[in-house]
Amino acid sequence: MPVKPKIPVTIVTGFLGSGKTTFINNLLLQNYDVKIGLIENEFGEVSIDSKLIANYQPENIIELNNGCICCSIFNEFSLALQELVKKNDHLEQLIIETTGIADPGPIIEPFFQDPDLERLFELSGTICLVDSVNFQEEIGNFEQQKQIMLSDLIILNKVGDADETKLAYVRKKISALNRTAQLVETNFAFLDSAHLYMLQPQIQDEFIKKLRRPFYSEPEHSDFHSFTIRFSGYINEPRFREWFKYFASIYRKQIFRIKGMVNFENNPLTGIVQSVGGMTNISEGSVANPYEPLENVIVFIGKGISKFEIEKMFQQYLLQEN
Ligand SMILES: Nc1nc2c(ncn2[C@@H]2O[C@H](COP(=O)(O)OP(=O)(O)OP(=O)(O)O)[C@@H](O)[C@H]2O)c(=O)[nH]1
Repeated sequence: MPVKPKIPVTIVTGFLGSGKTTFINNLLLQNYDVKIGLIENEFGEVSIDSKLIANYQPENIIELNNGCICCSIFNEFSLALQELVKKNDHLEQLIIETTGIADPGPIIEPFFQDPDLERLFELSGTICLVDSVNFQEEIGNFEQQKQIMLSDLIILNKVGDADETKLAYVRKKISALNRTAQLVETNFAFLDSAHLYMLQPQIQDEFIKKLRRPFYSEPEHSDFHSFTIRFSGYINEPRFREWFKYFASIYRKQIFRIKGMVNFENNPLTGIVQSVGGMTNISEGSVANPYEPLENVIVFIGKGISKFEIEKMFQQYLLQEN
């Protein structure tokens, strides 16, 4: 019997809100004829990202929520990969989207050390998205530094929103952290030739060298935490847009990332609510499922934030609405 070729794996990493899901969406659209499996790992308890992946077959997506695969849910990760291959016999490519605060080291390592994974997969490379607007405030984070250090391709994203001085600073810092990775600059993570980087498992030697560097250590997450708030009913869209902007700007130092799905009055499409470092964006998703309970779900990731306080803010706002 012919030996089955190993499935190439690409790890997509990058700090909170840098553009990972946007990039993967572009990639899936450009490679619609390739059978791609997708692992979505979210730090929060609910997966918003898998719902933001456009027109993709749910059987090819695995959600691993409520923890980071680089530490707490590692066994689940290895078994999930094996299960995905069992279920999808003809898988041609695997993409893993890490959480924004993942240390990619322990995610890369099993592909060289776990015999079950080594038999099935071959690592193509790690791609790191960097948010050029919020970089200066984020770079102190150990996780982001490691994401940059361990990557083979760095996508400097949101360049249209950053001025030249900022961009020069970001480029310099990136090259100080990683001299070997290729650097490309994008808006909305659009990379024409993205598939070229994914489909060639060419850089394994580089990986092994990087993994042997002395900085490599146990994963560590500064003191990030995440929580979800849920409430029912419809929201007035113009009023919410205004209030959400205000809310995200006053908490921008503590709340790095907000993402959620809400139901707007007189709009059959789900509202997708996002904020990265206080920069907000509200867009329309798919038509809400009439058979699912009508619920608004919003996930927060940050440092030193109180769920009680945020819930109170939302309650006050909702009371004003009615
Ligand atoms: N202005 C601007 N916004 C962008 C760009 N790229 C992505 N975004 C927005 O930034 C937000 C975060 O993008 P995502 O692709 O969800 O980022 P992510 O890295 O997957 O986020 P997490 O998984 O939560 O860490 C969304 O509102 C995107 O629409 C860009 O180039 N410019």
